[in-house]
Amino acid sequence: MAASGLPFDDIRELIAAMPGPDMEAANAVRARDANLTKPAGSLGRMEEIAEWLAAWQGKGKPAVDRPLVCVFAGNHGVVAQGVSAYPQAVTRQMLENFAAGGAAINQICAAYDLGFKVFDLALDLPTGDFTQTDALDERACVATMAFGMEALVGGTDLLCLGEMGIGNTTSAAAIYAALYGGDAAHWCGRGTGVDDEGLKRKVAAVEAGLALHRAHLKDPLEVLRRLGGREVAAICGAIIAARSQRIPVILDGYVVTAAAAILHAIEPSTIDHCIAGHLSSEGAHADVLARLGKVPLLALDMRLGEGSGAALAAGLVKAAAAVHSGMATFEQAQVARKD
Ligand SMILES: O=C(O)c1ccc[n+]([C@@H]2O[C@H](COP(=O)([O-])O)[C@@H](O)[C@H]2O)c1
Ligand SMILES: Cc1cc2nc[nH]c2cc1C
Repeated sequence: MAASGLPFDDIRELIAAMPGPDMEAANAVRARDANLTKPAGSLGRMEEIAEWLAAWQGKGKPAVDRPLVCVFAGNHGVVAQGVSAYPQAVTRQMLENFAAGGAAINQICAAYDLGFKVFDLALDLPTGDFTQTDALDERACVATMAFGMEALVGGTDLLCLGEMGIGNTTSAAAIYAALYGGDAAHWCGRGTGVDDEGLKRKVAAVEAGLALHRAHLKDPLEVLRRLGGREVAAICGAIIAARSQRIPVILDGYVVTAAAAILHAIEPSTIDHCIAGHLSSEGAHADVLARLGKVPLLALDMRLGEGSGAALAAGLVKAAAAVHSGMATFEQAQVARKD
């Protein structure tokens, strides 16, 4: 923490210092792509992905050799309002399942050869219930963002972000309602599968949170600490650190995108190195992605979380890098060019 300022000011300084895209690298990919043995443009968005990788890796030859899925887990005070279909204990139980290799994300990582790390963010210390108080104080919020930054220390060349936290779709809904306005009900989906009564409690919790914190919601970092969770704060940190270390990022679903939305609200270009892995069937994910200017790679009617949509998209991103770097040119393969 700089001696000069408040913790949140340090975050704003980091954001202001983020590097931009390497256009030379992106142009090198575009030039090589024009010589590969395929009709121009025939690989569609796969071509864009190769350019995007190059621009944010800062390499004319993009490569995905060490892809990593990071799942951040936190617990939420707002579950006291009866907003989830599952008990809070499931957050820890699923971490044990991740460690044992029994979750969906374990199998996706195995299928696509992705590294996998899980971070327990003080699970025994749920955030404050945002209908009654702040979810986090400023120090805890910044410390958790810093923890998310540190998560990348082992190194990776493609980061998939995921989360686990019973109750966190209510927190995400509150964040979106604070950032974008509109009815609380628009931002609330069924999460893990709440019934009609549970959905009503969820909408009421978001409305209560907005009413309580209304005077402080102009600053996106205040939205994060008052309504967010530890996993969302850590994901904000990981997105920032990835940018500084030239690591492209794949976002997962409704909850991970809430972290991206916070950063986008501070400065839209902050998430230029991020792509949307998939369109979640939760709540208003399509609306959020449209506001962020992101077109999801996949739309599989998934709403699992735990990084599953990002990890599935990583398979495509890996393929895009391999296709670009491994294909022969017209000259090499002695294939005739277009007349
Ligand atoms: O990422 C999504 O789009 C998503 C949509 C619905 C549920 N989830 C997962 O389900 C949990 C939160 O659901 P809930 O109902 O407890 O708020 C949390 O562990 C998330 O990973 C995730
Ligand atoms: C079983 C279960 C698995 C999950 N993975 C991500 N969120 C989850 C929520 C539940 C309830």
